[in-house]
Amino acid sequence: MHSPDLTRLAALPGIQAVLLDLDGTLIDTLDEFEHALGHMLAELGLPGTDRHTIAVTIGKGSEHLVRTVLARALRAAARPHDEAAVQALFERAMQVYFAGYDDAASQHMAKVYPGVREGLQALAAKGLPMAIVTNKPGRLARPLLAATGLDGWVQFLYSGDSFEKRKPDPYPLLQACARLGVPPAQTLMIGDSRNDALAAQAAGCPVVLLRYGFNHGEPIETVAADGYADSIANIAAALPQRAPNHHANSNANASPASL
Ligand SMILES: O=C(O)COP(=O)(O)O
Ligand SMILES: [Mg+2]
Repeated sequence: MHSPDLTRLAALPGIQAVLLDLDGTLIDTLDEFEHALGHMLAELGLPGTDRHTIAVTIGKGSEHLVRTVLARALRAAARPHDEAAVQALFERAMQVYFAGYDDAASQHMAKVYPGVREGLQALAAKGLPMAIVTNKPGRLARPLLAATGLDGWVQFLYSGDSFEKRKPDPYPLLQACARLGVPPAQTLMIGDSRNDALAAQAAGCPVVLLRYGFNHGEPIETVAADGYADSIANIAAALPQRAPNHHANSNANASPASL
């Protein structure tokens, strides 16, 4: 049985491919972010931040996260916290942030959400090629996908630094659709945030949002979408088998090693 919230999804015209967000959709990375940002702030001699601030700031790329957290920490330390003050610390902050993130990665703090592995397996069994479109930088996303084994399910990864434009701009999604050889209208975006929905809608892709992700701290159903789901396994169950006469771009069949 389909969840009632996914009935619109079952009625969508022939989905031929799937694009997946990463943070908040496939993997719960909050512990990694907390570790990396804690390391960064300690190295810079600034007060720590809290999990809620991190959770509501995730999803717009590392630079946005680091700038936001820096500004708050400077304010908490009663220091100037305008753009110039943040900029003065930014380069060093990014360096120590990445070092902290590498350390978190080596401790395997990331957790694959329930229903993801089964869901990806079911989507693959339906003949749907998949790619990841995340705002996370590639140097953080690639090891995470390798460590969790999720890279084995997807054709390729577009990260926050693959192009000059990132979500909510539709550009990375349009590039992914072109590489998969599937029109946007037949490519389903699965994400956890307003950023994913805006990018999908601007690209002309249908979009389903997960209820468990970050969404900048807002309830997900405040964001317009074609469906809302509690797991990727539920989304997979609501999608029909891919039509057999599909002509996917053979370039899409890159091995996971090309991530
Ligand atoms: O902001 C980030 O680093 C990642 O965000 P995304 O995987 O949800 O696009
Ligand atoms: Mg996300």
